[in-house]
Amino acid sequence: MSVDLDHIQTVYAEADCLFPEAQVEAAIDRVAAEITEVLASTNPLVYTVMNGGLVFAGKLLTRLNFPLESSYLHATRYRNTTSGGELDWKVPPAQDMKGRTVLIVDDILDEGHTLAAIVDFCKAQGVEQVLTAVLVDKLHDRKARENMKSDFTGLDVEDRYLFGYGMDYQGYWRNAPGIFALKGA
Ligand SMILES: O=P(O)(O)OC[C@H]1O[C@H](OP(=O)(O)OP(=O)(O)O)[C@H](O)[C@@H]1O
Ligand code: HPA
Repeated sequence: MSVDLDHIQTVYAEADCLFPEAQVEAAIDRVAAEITEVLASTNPLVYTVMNGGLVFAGKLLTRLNFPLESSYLHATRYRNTTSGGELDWKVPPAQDMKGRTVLIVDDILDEGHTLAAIVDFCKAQGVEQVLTAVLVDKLHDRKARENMKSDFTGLDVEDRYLFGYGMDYQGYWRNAPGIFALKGA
């Protein structure tokens, strides 16, 4: 599929910046401190959810100054569109997690189907405990499970379509240096 790069540029130019880089980095500092407090002595296995979790995980991991193992899984539900469908496990977790403390790191808790399925998968593998960390939690009442929250949350964000810091618009702007909301969405 060909991409209209003029449209991609216009989307960025017209978007609202909800959280500039400095605010996002401060939130990551705080989340790293909270995770350190809870997990520093647990020898955790930290799973990044590709693709969206890449930027948050990269920034988070260098702030976690204790022994941990890092791996990744790839699950997608949006496939470069702005509304979610069935979860597609492109790369399931490869490392044995039985008996381990597992931390799942992703960019966004939106409706929560992605994180719920990953958490269920980890529990079925017999983990000791599974915790979740997201950069943003989108505030609305469409969560997959009632009162669903991640264990560690960077920023609460209004109910608009977001991009930046790992989150994409049609596969673009994961690299945007802040949390942006689409104009009119
Ligand atoms: O809470 P949910 O409504 O399930 O949505 C959150 C998920 O959606 C995005 O992934 P996406 O399927 O877009 O794949 P990507 O990571 O490759 O962008 C995001 O990275 C989360 O994993
Ligand atoms: O608002 C969003 N932006 C980008 N990716 C997403 N995946 C779920 N919600 C979003």
